[in-house]
Amino acid sequence: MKILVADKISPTGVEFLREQPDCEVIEAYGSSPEKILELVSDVDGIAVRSETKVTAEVIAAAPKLKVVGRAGVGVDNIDIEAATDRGIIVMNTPAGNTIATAELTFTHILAGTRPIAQADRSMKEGRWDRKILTGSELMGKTLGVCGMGRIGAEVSKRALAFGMTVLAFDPFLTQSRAQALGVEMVSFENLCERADYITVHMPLTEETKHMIDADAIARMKDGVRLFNCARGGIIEQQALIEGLKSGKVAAAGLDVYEGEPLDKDSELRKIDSLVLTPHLGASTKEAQENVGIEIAENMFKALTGGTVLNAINMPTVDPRDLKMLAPYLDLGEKLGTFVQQLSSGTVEKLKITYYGKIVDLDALPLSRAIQRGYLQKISGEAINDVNAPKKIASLGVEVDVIKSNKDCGYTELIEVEAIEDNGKTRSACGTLFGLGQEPRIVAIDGHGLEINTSGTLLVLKNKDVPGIVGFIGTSLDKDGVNIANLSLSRDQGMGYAISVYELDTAPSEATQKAITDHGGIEKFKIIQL
Ligand SMILES: NC(=O)C1=CN([C@@H]2O[C@H](COP(=O)(O)OP(=O)(O)OC[C@H]3O[C@@H](n4cnc5c(N)ncnc54)[C@H](O)[C@@H]3O)[C@@H](O)[C@H]2O)C=CC1
Ligand SMILES: O=C(O)C(=O)COP(=O)(O)O
Repeated sequence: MKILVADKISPTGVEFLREQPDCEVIEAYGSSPEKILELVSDVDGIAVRSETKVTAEVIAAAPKLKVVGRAGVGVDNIDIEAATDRGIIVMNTPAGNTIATAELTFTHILAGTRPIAQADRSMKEGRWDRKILTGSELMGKTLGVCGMGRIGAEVSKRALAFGMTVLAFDPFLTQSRAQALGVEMVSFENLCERADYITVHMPLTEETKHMIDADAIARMKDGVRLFNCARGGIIEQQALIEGLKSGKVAAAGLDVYEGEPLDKDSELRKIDSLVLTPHLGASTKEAQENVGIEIAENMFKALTGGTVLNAINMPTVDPRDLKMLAPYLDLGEKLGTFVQQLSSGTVEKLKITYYGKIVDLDALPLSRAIQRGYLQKISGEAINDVNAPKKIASLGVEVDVIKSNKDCGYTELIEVEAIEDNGKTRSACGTLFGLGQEPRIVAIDGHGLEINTSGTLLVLKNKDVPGIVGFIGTSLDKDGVNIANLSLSRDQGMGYAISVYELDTAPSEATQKAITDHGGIEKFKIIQL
């Protein structure tokens, strides 16, 4: 296995990777985009911070790539769409640098309150500017926090300790969480109107880009103070420059920029009431140890088939849950493959229903396993849990997942239905049997049977008349095909039966034709599990 460490991550993390058997590590900090394209040609993993851009071009140049690990939070430097299409896991370390970034933000808030940076500059220039370097106090002021996630919450705790009132704008924040934090939930407009200080802690998205623009600033109090230690572009740079120049914004602090590194000649560098740091939020010894070690360990786990933690493009499963889920994942994958091979028409919808004990488990990984199984035989590309939902959607197949409280007659049951555009539905139900948790298919198209979930299956719908089983047995015998098991389900009212023969090998074309031609056999399918 080969891992490219493209940005500077903690030496302890790099060392961890080096110590693993058969793990080659290439450290290439500060490489040009062209060099990165060369270096990724045979790597299984790439570890980055915010500097290296893992673009669609980089992903295309890395045919063996399986994991991109971000030692930090923001993944805006990684083309997640392109990675997901290729089934490449993108993972980050969501919590390792929270405190470091919250503390830097608070340092900025303090530096925007007491002119520390300006005083230092003046002292170094030989002056003693006691009169012009007057600040203000945080006590009794109102802080508006946009984005009350991990960092926003830590910043709020510190603000409350300083005697500030905290307003929160975050559409995903619950009232109970706001109450627990001791903050007041408000609209963005209300926050702009009431806050003396505003700090942003959200990802850069279409919604958050330029959220604080000239209009928002105009709505704010005169002398407002603004801070961005999240992502460049949440506060519109030009609007901030104008606000600071006019005095509407009394002070500001930035750690992140619309283009990084910040242009040497940027106007931002010339404004005295603006304190700048070069994207240092996560740059503490502690945070770098946290995220560097965590990403190295998690990348290694993912690359060696272990639990995938903190993936952006697939669900993370708690290792304890994974142990419980493992037999269901196998069953789910088989049911998906089975139903896809059973259906003949164009499938419009895949309906997955969980019954019994499974209802209490995390269904996301299981539903992905079923979709992966469904695609196994129809998609030429490598399908895994990362790209299965996207691939299935691109085929125009809608996926419906239902957790049902109906009694299904089993302790647990998974039903997978493929609904075709001709109105027909093909389905299979599966469960686990016995102490060994053996997977079994227990119904096909609503007919109860019991079949194993591996090998070659001959599935027949035939007239319920004498001689069919004998005919199949003789035909297979002539072909040298051994029958390992047989399961039958009769529907006397309708006069037909469903039968499934578990075979040791697949029958020849000639035998298949003979079966098709038999007048008593309505339909037959060879299914490979
Ligand atoms: N300066 C630096 O070195 C660092 C910067 N960061 C950046 O800080 C930001 C926040 O990080 P965390 O708190 O760890 O993330 P988080 O995911 O815990 O919190 C983000 C919060 O933003 C909220 N949010 C999303 N869209 C929103 C919208 N349209 N309006 C209002 N709120 C919205 C979410 O509900 C969530 O609560 C990220 O952009 C991250 O990349 C993180 C670490 C270091
Ligand atoms: O974790 C984040 O989102 C950061 O912005 C930190 O970036 P860095 O790892 O210091 O380049």
